[in-house]
Amino acid sequence: MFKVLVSDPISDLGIQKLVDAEDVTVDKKPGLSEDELVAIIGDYDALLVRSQTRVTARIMDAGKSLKVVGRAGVGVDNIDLEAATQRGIIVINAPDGNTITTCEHTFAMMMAVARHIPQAYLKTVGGEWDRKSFLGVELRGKILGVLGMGRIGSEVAKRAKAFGMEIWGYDPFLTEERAEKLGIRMSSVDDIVRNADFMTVHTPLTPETRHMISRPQFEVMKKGMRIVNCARGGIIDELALVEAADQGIVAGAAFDVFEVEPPAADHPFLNHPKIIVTPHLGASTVEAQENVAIDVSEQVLNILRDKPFLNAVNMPPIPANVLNKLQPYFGLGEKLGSFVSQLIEGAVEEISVSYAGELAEVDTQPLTRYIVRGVLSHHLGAEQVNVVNSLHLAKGRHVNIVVSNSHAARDFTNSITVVLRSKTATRLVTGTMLTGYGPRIVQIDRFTVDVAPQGNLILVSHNDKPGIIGSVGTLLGDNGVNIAAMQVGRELEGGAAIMVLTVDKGASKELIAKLVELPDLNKAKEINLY
Ligand SMILES: NC(=O)C1=CN([C@@H]2O[C@H](COP(=O)(O)OP(=O)(O)OC[C@H]3O[C@@H](n4cnc5c(N)ncnc54)[C@H](O)[C@@H]3O)[C@@H](O)[C@H]2O)C=CC1
Ligand SMILES: O=C(O)C(=O)COP(=O)(O)O
Repeated sequence: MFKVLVSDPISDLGIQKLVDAEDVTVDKKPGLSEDELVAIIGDYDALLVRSQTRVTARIMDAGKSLKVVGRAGVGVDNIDLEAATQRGIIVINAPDGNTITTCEHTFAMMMAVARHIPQAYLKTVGGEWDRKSFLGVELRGKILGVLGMGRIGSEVAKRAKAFGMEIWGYDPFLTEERAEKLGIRMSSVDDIVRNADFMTVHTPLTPETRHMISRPQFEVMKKGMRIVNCARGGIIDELALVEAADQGIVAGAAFDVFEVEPPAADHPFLNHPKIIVTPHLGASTVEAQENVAIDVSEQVLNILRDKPFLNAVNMPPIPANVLNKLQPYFGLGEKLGSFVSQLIEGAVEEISVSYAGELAEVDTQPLTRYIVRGVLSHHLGAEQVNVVNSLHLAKGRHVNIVVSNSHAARDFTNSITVVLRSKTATRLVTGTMLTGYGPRIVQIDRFTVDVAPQGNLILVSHNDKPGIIGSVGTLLGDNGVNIAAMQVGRELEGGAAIMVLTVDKGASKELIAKLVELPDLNKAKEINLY
């Protein structure tokens, strides 16, 4: 039974799928301190959070069974990603579910700051009928600078056009083509700051975006600028903004996010006549909360059940078309890695993977992660190694990983060859997906075979002599080990050969030792492929 802890307020409806899952129990405990989380996290396989819970290295160290941290939202700056990667904990987010909601909040804030709505509201409910203090401005005809043209920034740009605004966008990944399609002008931070009437930021908080709008930008800013931040506190330097507002450079600002949340009671934004605030409400709609909770729950379930998953933050994203192509090979890749790692003697120094045929046409890095996981988990334990940390762990152990592609697959439409090298040995295995038959091992070292990579296998190397198959079968049978399938591979008649036996239950060490004593039998090795 998997245990999931929900430590922030997350939509009940959204996590219903997790609650209903027969192999999962869900505990909801919002508002725990770091110490309280450290005390209980050891019981859990998954942790679901929003932006309040700070998922620290200490919490992850205590989370001995923790496989995944699911963020029901976009920003993962509250999660120590480096620590998660090192510990093989997958971090996923729900990047699409709150885009429109946050975009709409940005508009609510932009309109509110343009028309002084919160300030006017306060006076009106306080009994004053003050119409002259709140002269606003129109959005129509104004230049809106959008810093960060990702999901939310692009939606803001689309809607701003309907208000008759001229949009200038800046994003290091914005192409002329996309800008043209969106009907916006490609710009720079400097141009936006000098020319825009409104400015809104939609970037993540990174070392590069931290204080990207600070004193030097306020010094050259167009007088009367109105600024919205519904992205992350710290993108705009808070103190510099207050100065600029006091100097009349900034006419108004609307902030949903703060450098420290919640802000201290004496934070200069609170009670500033030109600055309006909301308590990080950008994603807080019924719809968005349901969306992100559904998305994150589905992926957490996939991870717990060891199925392919989307939206991992601490490993490179896999485009859907690539995932569709690679997904059928993940199991085979891992089994090949595991198989060959059970053959090799000595510490593995190099894992060399060759992809052939249709596999050579896509980015196979995600598949390589599964293969390396298969290789390493035999020694490090399946619990320790997963697709997030497998490459990282290999590097830490100075295992060199070499990947090559060849467009022509010898006899198959696709194949994966994994070669392991140690100081004293080199071992090879090749596998393929046979249409209609599934995964197959088709080569072991220099021998051609046809073996389903599953269950208990016994690999025997022997001299190709009459009677040897019978004597192996008799010995196993006498010891109660039933043979489900057998494959023999040989180079030349009477030469070196191998035998791969699929047996219904594992053979004991003693039995394997007895096998080796049979005449003309050189080596026998049990291989477990579960
Ligand atoms: N207030 C709230 O409740 C919410 C806040 N957010 C925040 O909004 C922000 C944007 O979210 P999305 O649009 O979903 O993310 P996204 O990843 O789709 O877009 C971010 C964009 O910022 C761009 N960018 C990165 N560095 C930049 C730089 N130095 N200058 C200009 N652009 C840069 C990226 O290229 C990317 O296109 C994130 O910080 C997210 O955490 C998201 C949802 C709710
Ligand atoms: O998704 C994001 O990045 C957000 O900032 C939303 O945060 P929240 O889930 O509302 O705490």
